[in-house]
Amino acid sequence: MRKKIVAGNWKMNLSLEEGQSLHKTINSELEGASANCEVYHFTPSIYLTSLINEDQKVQVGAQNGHPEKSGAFTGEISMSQLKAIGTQAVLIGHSERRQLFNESDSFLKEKVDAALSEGLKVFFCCGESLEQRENGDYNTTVVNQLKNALFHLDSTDFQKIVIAYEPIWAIGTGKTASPEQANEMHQNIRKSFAHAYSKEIAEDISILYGGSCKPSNASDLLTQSDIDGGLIGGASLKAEDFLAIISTYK
Ligand SMILES: O=C(CO)COP(=O)(O)O
Repeated sequence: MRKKIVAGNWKMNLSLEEGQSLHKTINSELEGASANCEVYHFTPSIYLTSLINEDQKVQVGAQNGHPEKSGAFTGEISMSQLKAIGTQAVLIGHSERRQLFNESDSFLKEKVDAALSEGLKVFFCCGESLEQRENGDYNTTVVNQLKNALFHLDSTDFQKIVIAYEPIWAIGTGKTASPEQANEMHQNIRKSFAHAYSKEIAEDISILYGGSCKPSNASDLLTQSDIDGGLIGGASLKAEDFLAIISTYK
């Protein structure tokens, strides 16, 4: 059965002290609570070593990783280096990486392969631009992103993959997809897995929604039939907001 997941993507925000304090607060609030969803913090890589602790509720992931194991890639961190320090998961294909750092589908595919070979859990992001939404190209755009980076994998690999649908026009804009628009896309994504693999894979994979999700709209979005959780940006930076979103699954 697919899992419910709430993940915070801190992006390039919070000082080390703020990050440690936020992580500690979320962990202590979840301590002893019955686990109805998995919780992740995707933090700046430089904070990973100070936050990773296998015994805690909140799992810690990186926002990026390079597919090569080692070499002359100044400024980069490899998936194997992430794994070596105990990182549990990695975000791949976030629209900010695609747009601001020109990451192509084929590069993302290499990252997915490298992350899986290290045993990291992959949170693979997909989503259409406003123009593609308005053109009516959104379903094809998103399915192509999945096809190009994921559909060469074996069915067993999907135990380590979570999909995050993040329409670009909803990220950091205060505009959210309506629960119906988001659920329609999640169903479309699930269909593409059923078509490429099997009904079982499609039913088992967790698909998160991201894009201006906050306490006031979380319960409408995250309780839709095909939405299994959220990838939260701005609202993950305040313990109160992030906990309120997590409490959707209490
Ligand atoms: O990009 C996001 C999470 O990865 C969403 O960001 P916001 O929640 O700030 O819109």
